[in-house]
Amino acid sequence: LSYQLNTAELRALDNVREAFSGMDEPLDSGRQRDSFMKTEKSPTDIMNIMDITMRRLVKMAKKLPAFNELSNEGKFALLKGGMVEMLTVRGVTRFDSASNSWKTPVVPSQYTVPVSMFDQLNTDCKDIQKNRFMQFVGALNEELRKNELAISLIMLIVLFSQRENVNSPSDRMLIDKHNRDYSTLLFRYLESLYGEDARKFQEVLPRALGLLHVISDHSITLFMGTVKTEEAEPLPREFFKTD
Ligand SMILES: C[C@H](CCC[C@H](C)C(=O)O)[C@H]1CC[C@H]2[C@@H]3CC=C4C=C(O)CC[C@]4(C)[C@H]3CC[C@]12C
Repeated sequence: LSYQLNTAELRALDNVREAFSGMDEPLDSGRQRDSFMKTEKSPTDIMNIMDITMRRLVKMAKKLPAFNELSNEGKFALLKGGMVEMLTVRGVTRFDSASNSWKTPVVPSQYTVPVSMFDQLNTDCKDIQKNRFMQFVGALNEELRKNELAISLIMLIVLFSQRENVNSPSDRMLIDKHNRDYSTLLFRYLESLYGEDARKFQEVLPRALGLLHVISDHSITLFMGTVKTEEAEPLPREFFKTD
């Protein structure tokens, strides 16, 4: 039984690579860059750093023909509902366990974000959320975590999930279709790499996605009361209440 990918699958994977190609662009300037360069990063700095990833995820989505089939209401609802989950998946790929920090090619390598930044956040939930994030890191196999294309497909499976405020039947149908298509493409891709062994990912993924929902649902108040709103970018404040 050949696990070789066919031309349609190979083209679909190229489209995914293309959509994500801007994620690692070096950062040129602005408030976000200043926040990254600080040795001591405040919650406000973390917000401005998240702004970078959020804006790039929005750009990524808009490069996807599948995303552009949706109504504007549907597009908004998917980004609103999936943003923190996609950020968290991004966080797994950028997480460096040796230094317990997030590293990124977006800025010179000496600039990192320490996971200990959680300790400055809302005392009601900072510890549990930090633990949940570390649990999520452990929930994804090492080889999955290090595979950029697999992670991109996981982010698309997350993006195309049923969310609140998706009201049009055609949007709901399209979301289910693309969720199925990206899930199938991920497992065909993994089969082309691991053959029979790809089966082990079948049960890993649903569990990890379940954890992702819990993380996202409990993230809303994480930055509450810790951010100088006038110094923070507006986009992240749509996902994390600050006051
Ligand atoms: C991936 C990102 C660092 C690299 C940023 C850089 C622009 C890039 O995307 O390459 C880190 C910085 C802050 C982290 C969140 C902080 C709080 C969080 C709170 C949670 O509950 C889950 C995880 C998140 C969203 C973290 C995900 C990873 C982030 C975005």
